[in-house]
Amino acid sequence: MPPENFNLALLTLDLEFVKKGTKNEQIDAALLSHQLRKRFLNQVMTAGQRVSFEYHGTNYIFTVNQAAVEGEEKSNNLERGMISNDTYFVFEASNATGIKIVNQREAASSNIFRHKEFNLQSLGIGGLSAEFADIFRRAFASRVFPAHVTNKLGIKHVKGMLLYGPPGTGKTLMARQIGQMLNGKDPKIVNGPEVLSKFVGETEKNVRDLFADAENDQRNLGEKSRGSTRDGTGVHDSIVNQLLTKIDGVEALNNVLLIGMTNRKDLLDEALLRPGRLEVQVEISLPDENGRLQILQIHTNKMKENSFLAPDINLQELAARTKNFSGAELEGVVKSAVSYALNRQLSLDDLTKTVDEESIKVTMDDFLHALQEIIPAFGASTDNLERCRLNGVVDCGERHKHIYQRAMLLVEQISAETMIGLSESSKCAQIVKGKNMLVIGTTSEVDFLESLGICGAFAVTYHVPILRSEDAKKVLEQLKVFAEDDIEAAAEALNDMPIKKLYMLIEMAVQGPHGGSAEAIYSGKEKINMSHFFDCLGDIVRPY
Ligand SMILES: Nc1ncnc2c1ncn2[C@@H]1O[C@H](COP(=O)(O)OP(=O)(O)OP(=O)(O)O)[C@@H](O)[C@H]1O
Repeated sequence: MPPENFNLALLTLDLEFVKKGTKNEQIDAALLSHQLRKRFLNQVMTAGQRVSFEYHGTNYIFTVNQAAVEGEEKSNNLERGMISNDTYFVFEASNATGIKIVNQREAASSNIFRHKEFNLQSLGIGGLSAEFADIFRRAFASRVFPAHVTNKLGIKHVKGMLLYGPPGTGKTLMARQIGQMLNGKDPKIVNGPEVLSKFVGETEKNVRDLFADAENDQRNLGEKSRGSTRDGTGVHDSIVNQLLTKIDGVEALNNVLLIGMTNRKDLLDEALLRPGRLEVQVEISLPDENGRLQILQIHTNKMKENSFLAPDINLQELAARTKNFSGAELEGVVKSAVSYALNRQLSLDDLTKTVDEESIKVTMDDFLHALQEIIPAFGASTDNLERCRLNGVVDCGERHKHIYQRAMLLVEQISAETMIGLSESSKCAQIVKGKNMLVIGTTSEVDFLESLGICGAFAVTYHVPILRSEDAKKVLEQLKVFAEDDIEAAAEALNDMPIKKLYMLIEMAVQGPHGGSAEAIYSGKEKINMSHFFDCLGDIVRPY
């Protein structure tokens, strides 16, 4: 049995012809490394050892100059180790031998990736290039370099990574595609509940089994588990322990990358997130407009190629109109739009009628209908917000303006983008970390909140005053529903009136004594009848 850590990180070989001085030859280091690794995989090499081999019909001899084992740059005195898939070959040949080594640098990067370059769009991932760059830098950059370089730097590869964020934002997609890009076995993707079992010890065994394949083949990109691992019952503690043992314990795995995914990072056991475990944590949040455009392009690409998209489709506009949509929801929008287009071709009276494939066209209208159908699960409820500001922001005089300006200053310092889609508890977790967040509370019962001690939780408290006559006058001037001569009298009567009640009163007054005059008044053809206005005012109970 070879001892642990016996794999060679670096093997420096002196090359010469068996028959010296016979010819000149140029040797590609990358190709020769590949050949030698294949031929001598798992064989032990010792410094000073001479081995002959044939390459492209010529016989060569190599002499082992240096044999450095992984983890120990200047290893034991023996300078001996086993050739593994990660062993990096350096070839040397003196001029006198007639051998010229080329491409040594090419061989310097490891072959962990299947392709030479990445194009996220062609991998079907939209809007996550910044996140991908982050993931690449943290988890893969070190792996691209051969083991002897990382040894010299004295670093260990990242073993675990956590992708977290709202549902449907492409976490699984990203993990799957990373797996596809790497040389190694396909990633194993497991959902949390799949490993849980009602039988004692069975769950831990499932976790161990998960890792068994990876242990057998250390070159795997590893596993991914999902879901929360802490439910407060303590039952899951043993699962966490099992996971921890597998990630960093005695049975630590070398070339396995564990990718965890969750919507609830706040529920994860802190121990899992420590350096050496799921140490790289990347937030995958809802896509911005540009990301949404990319995702829409990805999911409509095929129909575009096959001319099923009507020329009026404007993906840019759709991206602008789909604020707060996740990648999965955008895919849902595309599916729904297609269903409208397909349905047009069908008749419920005769479903056997032949379909004219050529005339299937997905139009912008189909997409607009789809937008009514698919509602994003996260983000601010814009409908509710709009309902609050049906009349826009009306100038209510200096005192209100002052508060408005102060509040806007606070709003400008905060960006809501990073919070969209997070659960309440995640938002709270972010506050702890010092991120900015603005909570605006409104109440008409400030004394009550004070007595509960809630007011102290807010940094600033603004008293929004009720309208005085001069404020009401400003509002009425803007609303243009009173005759100019009546404004003064109406404003006088509206002293000390909260603006919500003022609007309700005006709503009643514009109906007129017999109802139905609202349209004429709002269009400016008529004005509010003052005696009716005073009647309505009499019906309203004032708070003060
Ligand atoms: N950024 C994206 N680019 C392209 N397609 C996306 C993107 N995000 C999501 N999708 C689409 O939505 C599907 C579901 O996404 P995925 O399963 O990766 O989400 P998830 O973040 O893992 O969600 P959950 O946390 O709910 O499991 C993907 O298979 C893909 O079709």
